[in-house]
Amino acid sequence: MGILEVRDVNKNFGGLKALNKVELDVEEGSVHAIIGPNGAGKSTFLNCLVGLLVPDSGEVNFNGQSLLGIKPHEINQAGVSRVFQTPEIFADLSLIDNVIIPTFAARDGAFSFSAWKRVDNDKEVRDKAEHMLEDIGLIEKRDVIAGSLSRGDKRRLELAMCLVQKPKLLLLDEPTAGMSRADTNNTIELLKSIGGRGITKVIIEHDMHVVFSLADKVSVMAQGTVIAEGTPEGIKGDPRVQEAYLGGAHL
Ligand SMILES: Nc1ncnc2c1ncn2[C@@H]1O[C@H](COP(=O)(O)OP(=O)(O)OP(=O)(O)O)[C@@H](O)[C@H]1O
Repeated sequence: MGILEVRDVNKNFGGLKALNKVELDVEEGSVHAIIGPNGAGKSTFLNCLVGLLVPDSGEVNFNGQSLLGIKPHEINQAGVSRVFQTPEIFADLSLIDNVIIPTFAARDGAFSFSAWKRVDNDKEVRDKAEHMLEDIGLIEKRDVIAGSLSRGDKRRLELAMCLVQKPKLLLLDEPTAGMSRADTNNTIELLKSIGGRGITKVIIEHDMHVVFSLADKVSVMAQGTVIAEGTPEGIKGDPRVQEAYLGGAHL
């Protein structure tokens, strides 16, 4: 069943067609990668899914509900969570506090810093946040200040902050960008390990090692349009895809 259905989505920036009749179906529980050369429209597309941009026309349906015209935090509450290219964490706070904030927001619909006093006495929220840090392998650093973490651990922390909200759909924008090979492989294993939680994942990724390790299905974008779709093996030899990646360079 399609948890995310995108129909004929268009987005122009002035005279530039950043998205041109984009169609996409993401199956529930799958890992769906979106690849394509620089400037293909991948980030624009992701921004349209989370409400940071509004398409000029088209339909975006998630879990049977239209996402168009809905504010980013409402889309988040509907079960769509996004991990950014640059980890969005509270650099001056400890890891546990970083996870407490979204845990609290997921339960109560919002978090304001004046809520700290209540959080202090809120065992349920603290326990949930601690379990999340355990799950993600960061519990030993619970009191470390987040800004001092390695890039890989910051990414891990951001993932924890998303997962604690129990998303149905997780959008990952180049989850391994700028990582060492070792951190990339750790992230692949981490993303595989959260596959069993019934979370559908859409991944934008340039690193084909990541795509081939994780994806069930791949959509290839070029010049704002989905030009090919299939299994990782299927799209590998597709001449349209080779062409899109700079005139026939091999994937
Ligand atoms: N806010 C904006 N205003 C004007 N043009 C934009 C804006 N955002 C993106 N674009 C243009 O839209 C096109 C698609 O950009 P987008 O960032 O979505 O591509 P991308 O596939 O994510 O690229 P990359 O892989 O390099 O991140 C590009 O030509 C880009 O310059």
